[in-house]
Amino acid sequence: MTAHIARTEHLDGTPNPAPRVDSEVGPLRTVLLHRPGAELKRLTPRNNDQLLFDGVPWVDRAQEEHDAFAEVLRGRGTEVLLLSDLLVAALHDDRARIAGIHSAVNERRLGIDLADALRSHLTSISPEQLATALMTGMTFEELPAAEGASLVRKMHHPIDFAVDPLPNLLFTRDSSVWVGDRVAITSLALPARDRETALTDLIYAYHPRFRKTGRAYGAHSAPVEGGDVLLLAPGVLAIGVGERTTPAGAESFARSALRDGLAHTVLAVPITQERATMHLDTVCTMVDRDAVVMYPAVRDNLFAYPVRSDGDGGVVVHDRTPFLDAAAEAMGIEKLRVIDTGLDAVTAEREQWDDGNNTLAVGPGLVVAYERNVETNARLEDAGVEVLRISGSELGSGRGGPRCMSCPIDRAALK
Ligand SMILES: NC(=[NH2+])NCCC[C@H](N)C(=O)O
Repeated sequence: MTAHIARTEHLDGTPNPAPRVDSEVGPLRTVLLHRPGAELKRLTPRNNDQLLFDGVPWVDRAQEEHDAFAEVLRGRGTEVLLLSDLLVAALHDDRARIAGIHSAVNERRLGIDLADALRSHLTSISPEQLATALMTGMTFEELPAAEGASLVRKMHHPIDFAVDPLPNLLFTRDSSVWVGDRVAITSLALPARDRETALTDLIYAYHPRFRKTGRAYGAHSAPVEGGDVLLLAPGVLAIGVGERTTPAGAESFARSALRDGLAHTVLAVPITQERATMHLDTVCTMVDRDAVVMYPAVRDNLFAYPVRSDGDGGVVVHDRTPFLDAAAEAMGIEKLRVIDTGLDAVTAEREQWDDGNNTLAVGPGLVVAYERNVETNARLEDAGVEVLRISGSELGSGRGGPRCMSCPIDRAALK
């Protein structure tokens, strides 16, 4: 099946002036990706755990894999926006430069003198150079030469980070979420990803294409990560609560979405607090209007607290209900079809760890998945889902799949 992406460009090809996302599987018109760059070359066995990677990727191959991923999407008519391009464009606005530099210069780490020297250096360089510094980070030996002695510079190892690299920018899913015609800038839970929020925020605030985009959910509220947010159907959100998104984050997001009329039901879904299931989309993603691919080990113990508006600016939290039942009811369908990963417990666990559940729908019944998850992909095809396979041998070392590596900006409405 070839998903025809009904583009809403103007005749001159300018982008859709009113992008929106109301589902997980509507034909994907525009998506935000980040092609991994030199920030991945900062990973070493000494820091990969702290930087949330399970290995040290071969960067050139990871870039080839990512280029292939982007081409698969373009081949189905999806417009691919690259984060680095948007960041450079946004940084032509002095307000964006100020915000980006403010987020990167840490006086507590550098001391006042070195911080001032770094700030003036970053202020003096081009948008392209500044974007590189903000994404790749800077070591102490890469800091600009400064007059006078600096105890801080002398006492740090030259390859210590003066500005941390952001290797997890690759996972654009987590730092912003489109709900309807608004974008939520999330609040990432772990220090290694904290600064991604600031970069994502300045892109949406200052890039000409997004200046008019409304905001959902107050930025910098309690932690919510996009990997935990699924748009099950127009007006129906599921938010995983586990290793990253907290109950307070889920409540804040739910209140915002209900208040703004972006949802009528939000399902708060408790998930095990561990790295293998760090986000809801590591165990469950939608592959069709009424179908999910799900890790069988969680299927029977996945519950949800339905949250709805009380009609008076507050919310009503309903009793805990099996997730599949609560989702079907909120979506107004008889039931959700569940496609399991893997044939047996070991295969299922292996393929879940390798992001077999983390599919990206390009359209209803058409998904991108890692080729390595052979059994899960076969079961998807047995269930009538077309699978576009991509390599993830190096990309996967960051513990993320096609859904993690993508942030839909515009999906056509489901007919
Ligand atoms: N939506 C997702 N499942 N994102 C995966 C993010 C992986 C990243 N290394 C982290 O630990 O945060």
